[in-house]
Amino acid sequence: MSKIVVLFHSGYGHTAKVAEAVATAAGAQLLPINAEGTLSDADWATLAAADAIVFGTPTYMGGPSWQFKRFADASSKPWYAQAWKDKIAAGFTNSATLNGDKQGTMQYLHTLSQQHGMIWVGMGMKAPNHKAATRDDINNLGGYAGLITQTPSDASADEMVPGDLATARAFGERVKAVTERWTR
Ligand SMILES: Cc1cc2nc3c(=O)[nH]c(=O)nc-3n(C[C@H](O)[C@H](O)[C@H](O)COP(=O)(O)O)c2cc1C
Repeated sequence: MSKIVVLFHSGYGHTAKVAEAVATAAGAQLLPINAEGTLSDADWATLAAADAIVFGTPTYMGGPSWQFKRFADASSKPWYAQAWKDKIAAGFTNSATLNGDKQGTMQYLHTLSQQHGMIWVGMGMKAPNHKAATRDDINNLGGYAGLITQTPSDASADEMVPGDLATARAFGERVKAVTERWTR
């Protein structure tokens, strides 16, 4: 069976909800980056053993959180040996506004994966673009490079948009299917 890890940081719990939805659908292990932006040796070993790593972070000031970036900088150690080369990679980010410059974060996650020589998996699903579209449609925010979700700044983590969580599950299923094809 493929081993998929959802590696994420969440400052206030919203991105964690998305991570849980992706991981549940993908049959993945959840691996949170802590508030100091560090991982244990056992966590690094989990990443080393993974067939696929899904990167998740909130968008803060148009990019990943500093805790995620601290993890990314620390990943220069496996980068040095190209230890993650040919693992599957994918990414997701959550922010407060519909756009919120999430694309900057997504581009960063993609670049990180390419520095590691990983195989990037995008959404692989169309987005509704007609007048009847609602926020509860699958991929309503129209991410193609990766999963983007949104929660208003005054919404709790338990008030995530149901359509975004459904989109996260569909994305998790896709990562799982692609990883199984890649590893069989
Ligand atoms: C320091 C900081 C910077 C933020 N920058 C952005 C931003 O650039 N764009 C945006 O739409 N929301 C921004 N937000 C809102 C967060 O993305 C949003 O509250 C998100 O749900 C937080 O996810 P979390 O609960 O997983 O930490 C920012 C929030 C903080 C705390």
